[in-house]
Amino acid sequence: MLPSPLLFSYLAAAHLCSSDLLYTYVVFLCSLGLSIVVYRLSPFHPLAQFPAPTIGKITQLWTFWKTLQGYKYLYHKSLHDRYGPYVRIGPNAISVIDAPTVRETLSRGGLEKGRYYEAGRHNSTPPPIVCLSGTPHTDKRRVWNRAMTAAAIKEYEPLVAKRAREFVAHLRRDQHDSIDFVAWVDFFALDLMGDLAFGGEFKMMKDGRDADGLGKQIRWFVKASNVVGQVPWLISTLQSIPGVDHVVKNINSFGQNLAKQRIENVAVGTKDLWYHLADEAGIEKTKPTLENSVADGIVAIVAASDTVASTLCSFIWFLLSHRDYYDRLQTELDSVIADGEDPFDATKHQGLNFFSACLKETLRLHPPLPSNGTRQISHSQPARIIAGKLIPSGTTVSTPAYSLHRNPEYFPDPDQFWPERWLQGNEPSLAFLPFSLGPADCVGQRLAKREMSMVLCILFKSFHLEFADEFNAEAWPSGRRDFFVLTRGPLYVKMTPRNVNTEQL
Ligand code: HEM
Repeated sequence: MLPSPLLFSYLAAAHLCSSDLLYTYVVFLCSLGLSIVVYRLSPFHPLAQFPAPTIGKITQLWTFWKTLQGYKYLYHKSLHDRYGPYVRIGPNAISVIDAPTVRETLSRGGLEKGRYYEAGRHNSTPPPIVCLSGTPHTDKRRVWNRAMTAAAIKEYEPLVAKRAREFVAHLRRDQHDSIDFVAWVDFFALDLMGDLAFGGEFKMMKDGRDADGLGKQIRWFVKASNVVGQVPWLISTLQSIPGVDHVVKNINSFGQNLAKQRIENVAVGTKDLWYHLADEAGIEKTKPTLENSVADGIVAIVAASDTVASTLCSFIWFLLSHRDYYDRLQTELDSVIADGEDPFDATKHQGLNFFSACLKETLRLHPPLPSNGTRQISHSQPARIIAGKLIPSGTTVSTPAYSLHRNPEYFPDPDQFWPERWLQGNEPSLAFLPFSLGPADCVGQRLAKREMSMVLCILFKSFHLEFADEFNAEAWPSGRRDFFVLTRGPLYVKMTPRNVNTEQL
């Protein structure tokens, strides 16, 4: 675009003075900008068929602003409420909450990850699984799939149980009338992923604090990647800003040190997550390099800690806000797992139907990734017809779980916490996608569900929970922000040990 005015200026230089030149240049840029705006607003634009707010047709900047504030999920929901299941949210971007189209977009044969994901990768490190698509993604996913089979997760259970017991023991020791559940759940989730991914001890529960500021660094990194991902053409420029560079390198060298400790301190053949990610069994034709395994180990911590912690906090908030459901859940739990029995017994957990309904309803209303990542038809690919709509090349497609899960077409009374909707035998599963779908869905969902069941069961067996006095529970959801993973403010809870002999659990 710019060579034209430069050329024009050069040719005109002989005849025009500098103020004329400047004027000519400004006029050129204004007419160029105006013609782009007119084209984007016109019925000739390939996305003109989709309803949109005027600002969305013209620029991506408004979404960028909402992303920066952490309100993207609410903004997109308001657009869907106004315009329906298909909305043009940027000049070359649409958002869809029509379940068949969402499924077709995400499923195998649908669209690939877009340029958005490049923001999560720095050129000083090998790309982790989240930043890959196509064959490199398939190769990496094979390794991850092995780490997440039922048999592999069975091997992780003793570590999960150990940390869940420690979590409860700390809460019991520190029990008082007001404990910040969010902080403790964060410590638990990070400690556990440190064990699983690097055989490491973050010791956050032991110290009662995040001494290295790891949680903060992770959140900063995810937030920055999410914001930068909105403007893919700026990714390499923004990544070269010294502060950004610093955080990525810090996290990476932290991972390198943990990997070294894992290799030195953990017995060969111990089947933790690292064992699979580093392919210690030697199954792959080409063994991943240490840097590659470190990158995936870091992703494991990032992907698994905040998502699980966010769900656990929302679960507690919903149950404490609905005492009738709380009592029903407690009754079910006490009848399925009698006092003194193993609270982690997977066979017994299968009989916890109401508990499972409450967990699904929590993930429906507060999906930890409310906007999900995006998919894209790259400029080099031809246009695609998806669910009968022509989607031109270059288009980015969002499938936001938060708006999809509150689409009244699939979920009657969508804003209501109503676990019974999952008990009626007609699960509205078509539109329930907290773990996404298809070849790049959440590879860790089986682990997440097992971990959450284990820790919640021991928690409810051990304590009677209420909101702390004077805690403004109603305001808690409004403190959540969409920085790719939902962040949350403190959740003050009063925990009273129950009469059961929980010391033995
Ligand atoms: C409640 C907990 C969790 C939720 C709701 C969740 C949700 C998701 C979603 C929606 C995606 C797709 C993101 C996208 O398309 O942009 C994803 C991807 C992923 N998740 Fe999870 N997740 C959870 C826990 C976990 C756990 C425990 C792990 C274990 C390490 C994990 C590892 C991953 C990885 C590695 C990916 C990338 C997969 C790929 O690109 O093939 N997640 N997760």
